[in-house]
Parts: sequence; structure tokens; C-alpha cells
Amino acid sequence: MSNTSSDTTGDESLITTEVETGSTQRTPARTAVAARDLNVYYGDEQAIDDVTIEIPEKRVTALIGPSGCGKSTFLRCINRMNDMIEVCRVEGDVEFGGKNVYDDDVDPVALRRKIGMVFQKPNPFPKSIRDNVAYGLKIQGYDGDVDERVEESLKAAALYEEVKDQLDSSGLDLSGGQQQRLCIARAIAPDPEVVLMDEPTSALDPVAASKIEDLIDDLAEQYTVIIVTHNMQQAARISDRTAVFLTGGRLVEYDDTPKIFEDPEEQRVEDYITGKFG
Ligand SMILES: Nc1ncnc2c1ncn2[C@@H]1O[C@H](COP(=O)(O)OP(=O)(O)OP(=O)(O)O)[C@@H](O)[C@H]1O
Repeated sequence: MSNTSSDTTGDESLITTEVETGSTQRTPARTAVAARDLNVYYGDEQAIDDVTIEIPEKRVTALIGPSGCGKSTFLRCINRMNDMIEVCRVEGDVEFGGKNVYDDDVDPVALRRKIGMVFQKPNPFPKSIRDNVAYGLKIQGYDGDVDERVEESLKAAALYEEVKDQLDSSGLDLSGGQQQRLCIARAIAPDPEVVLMDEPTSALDPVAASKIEDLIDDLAEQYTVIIVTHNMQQAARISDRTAVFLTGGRLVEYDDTPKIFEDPEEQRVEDYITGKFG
């Protein structure tokens, strides 16, 4: 799997903030995705209010905030999943690969191969484990060895050892946590650069959730992970950067995760994090 940095938003876009790495070395990260002056409306209702943010490459960025503050809407802007919602209107730019994904010449299907997505509820297709993972490869006319890629993707999703003898069984026969890892394998098989996750553990028991958290940490070595979570402990545990959205779709604070949780600038963020509302 290769994730070249040449088609990220450009050499000049090194973010100024440094991000703590697992090895406690501090290395600057390039920007993978940037929103600029982003406003999103559903009919007359505004769901995202003038959001500008740069999200670093190969890091985990958590989006947190109370219900209805626009986290999922923001996530869906990044790979244009909001296109599917008729009343949804997007203004402003979302840059990926040096380009605004809302430009007329961007093919949303090709974009979604580069920016995969995992949803709250595991949603494997009623197909074999192998066919679930191979699905995106077949659509893109992958000319490599599909079985090899399926195996690699299942390994990267920490599922291969558990399913290697039952690749032809239905994906629906797996446990919830295994199904979610299957969905992650399906999302990464086409070799995306970014993986969007919308509350990927909220439907899982704590053991299954913890496996996904470990996996997310590993995935960030190769992919940019952007995760919506309601679970603040989870955001604190797994993310490098945290973006706090508050009511009205405003991005109120965005910083290194320890800073957000230990010493936020905004009183509203502290109140939210300490459970005073939300
Ligand atoms: N398909 C839709 N049609 C109309 N309004 C929508 C749609 N999806 C979201 N909204 C509205 O946009 C606002 C933001 O919703 P969104 O789901 O993005 O928030 P959220 O922070 O992800 O919420 P939650 O944490 O509850 O999932 C809400 O007021 C919501 O009612």
C-alpha cells in the first residue's frame, strides 16, 4: 500500500503545530484535508457555520461536540456524501490533493475511493467476507491480485487471523466488532488516503470497541483518520488533534488533543469537556 504525499495539499502546507507521535518524537505533519470558509445548509437551516480547519496527514483527528452540532455533516462534506441529501447545500472549499473537492470536474465516486468511510452501525453487504473486501476493487477495475489485496486489507484491519479459514462465509455471520473491522477492511482495500469514521464504536461492546481503538492507532501509520465520536475518553485516548464543534455548527477550538482536554482556551470547551452540558 502506498500513500504518496505528492498529491496532498502541497509542500507549503506544513501545519505550524507539531503533533506528538507515539515515539514521543515531534514531527510536523502535512495537511491532508483543509476546509476553508465552509458553510453547510439543509434547506434554510445552517448546520456548519464558517468552518476553516487543516487536518494533518497520517494522524487521528477527532471531531467532538454535543448532538446536532454538525460533526457528521462536516465529515460527510469531506467525501461529498452530503451530495446524496437533496436539501443539502455546501458553500466554501474542502481541499484534498491540492483541489477543491466541490470543483465541477471532481468525480465523487473517484473521490470516495481516496476518502473511504466507516459508519456507526457495521454495514457489511450480504456477501462473503472475501466479496465484501473485494467490492471496491471490482468496481474500480483493480488489475492486481484481488485475493492478495483482500488478505492485506483484512490483516491491516486486524481481522485476518480470525477469518482466514472462512473467507467464503457471509460477512453477516460475524460478530458486531468483527463486522466493523470487515467494514474497515472494505474501506481500506481500494488504498484510500483518508478514512472517515462516524462513531465507529458506538454500536459495539467495550471489548470490541477497544479492538477498534487499537486498530485506529495502527491505521494512522498509513492513513489520515478523521473520527466523529461522542465518547470524550475515546477522543482523548486515540486522537492526536481534536476539533470541538458547538451548537450552530461552529468550530470553537481545534488543537493538539492533550491541550484540548487539559487546558482548553475556551470556557465553553472546558464546560463541555467537564460535562456541564452536551
Ligand atoms: N439529512 C438531513 N436533513 C435535514 N437536516 C439535517 C440532516 N442531517 C442533519 N441535519 C441537521 O443538521 C444539524 C447537524 O446535524 P449532524 O448530524 O451533522 O450533527 P452531529 O453533531 O453529527 O449530531 P449527532 O452527534 O447527534 O450525530 C442538525 O440540526 C440536524 O438536524
